[in-house]
Amino acid sequence: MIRLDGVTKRFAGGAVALDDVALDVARGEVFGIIGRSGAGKSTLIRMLNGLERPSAGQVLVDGADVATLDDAALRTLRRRVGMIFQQFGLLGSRTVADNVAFPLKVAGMGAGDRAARVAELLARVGLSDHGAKYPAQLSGGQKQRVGIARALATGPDILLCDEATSALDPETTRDVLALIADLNRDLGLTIVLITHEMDVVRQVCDRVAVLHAGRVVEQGAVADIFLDPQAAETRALLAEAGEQVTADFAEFAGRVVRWTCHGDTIGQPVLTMVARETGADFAILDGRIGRLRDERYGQLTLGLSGGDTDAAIAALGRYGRVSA
Ligand SMILES: Nc1ncnc2c1ncn2[C@@H]1O[C@H](COP(=O)(O)OP(=O)(O)OP(=O)(O)O)[C@@H](O)[C@H]1O
Repeated sequence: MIRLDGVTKRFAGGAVALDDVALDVARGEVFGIIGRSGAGKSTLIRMLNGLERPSAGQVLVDGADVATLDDAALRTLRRRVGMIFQQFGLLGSRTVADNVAFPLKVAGMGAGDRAARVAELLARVGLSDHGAKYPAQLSGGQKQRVGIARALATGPDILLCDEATSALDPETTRDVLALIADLNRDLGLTIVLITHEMDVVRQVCDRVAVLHAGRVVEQGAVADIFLDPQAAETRALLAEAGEQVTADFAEFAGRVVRWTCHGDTIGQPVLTMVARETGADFAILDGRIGRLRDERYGQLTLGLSGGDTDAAIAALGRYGRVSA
């Protein structure tokens, strides 16, 4: 649905914000772009609705090159592409209802239809009783819900989220991400979100691209990136987020393997079953159990000694993935 092909952005001062970026976002997925400050995330997301033009390469939305759209086509594209922001971008002097109604007014919808649509949108984001309030009377999470209602007003099929939860506390972040996941599921919205937080990616994304100094250093399914990261930058971001990725257990006097499992396997006494079957002893050297979007996963670094270690490794492979 969205394709970036060889996209480079060089600003007037010479800064190269994006360098030969290629990515594909499929219809209906939640696609994350993660990177540190200055990696080029904002520049990239602004290209998707034509706010920024590439110096080289193409940005295609449903096959149309965004840079070649005329003004009318660009307006149509922007109705299809909603956007929410870190600082919410609400008008402080307007009520919540007026903020949500704003894009409808711009699109020429009459007052009666507007009021009905605003009521529907506020209900969708759980703010039915807040239409007459002003943004200053709302919490951060509520403000972002208003931002989401406004972004959905024109019925977009793509939602861009620009560090949408970075100003929120962890609990409110979880609530807003849950709402974003609901919109993805219920409305089939394609969502592209940029973030500097791995935890946001873990909670809501299907796939992710890691951006470093303007280049995509790694991209793929969130489970693969979390459980088997390849690029140094990905490993560093995961380590900073408290997600164990590598450990050196060279001193362990036995075989060391990493075992990754998903879903119902967690909760089964796999290690004791395998130990009984093969006589192998297990030392748990490192590990984590967590959740990737809707699925639980576990990853343990195990030290094996005694018994039939080859048989033990084969048996572990029946319950999950074993890597060196
Ligand atoms: N309008 C501009 N003119 C010149 N340089 C720019 C402009 N916008 C961004 N840059 C530069 O491009 C690079 C990428 O910036 P960008 O804002 O896309 O990164 P980011 O990953 O979104 O970072 P942050 O999270 O801090 O916003 C930076 O070096 C930045 O200074």
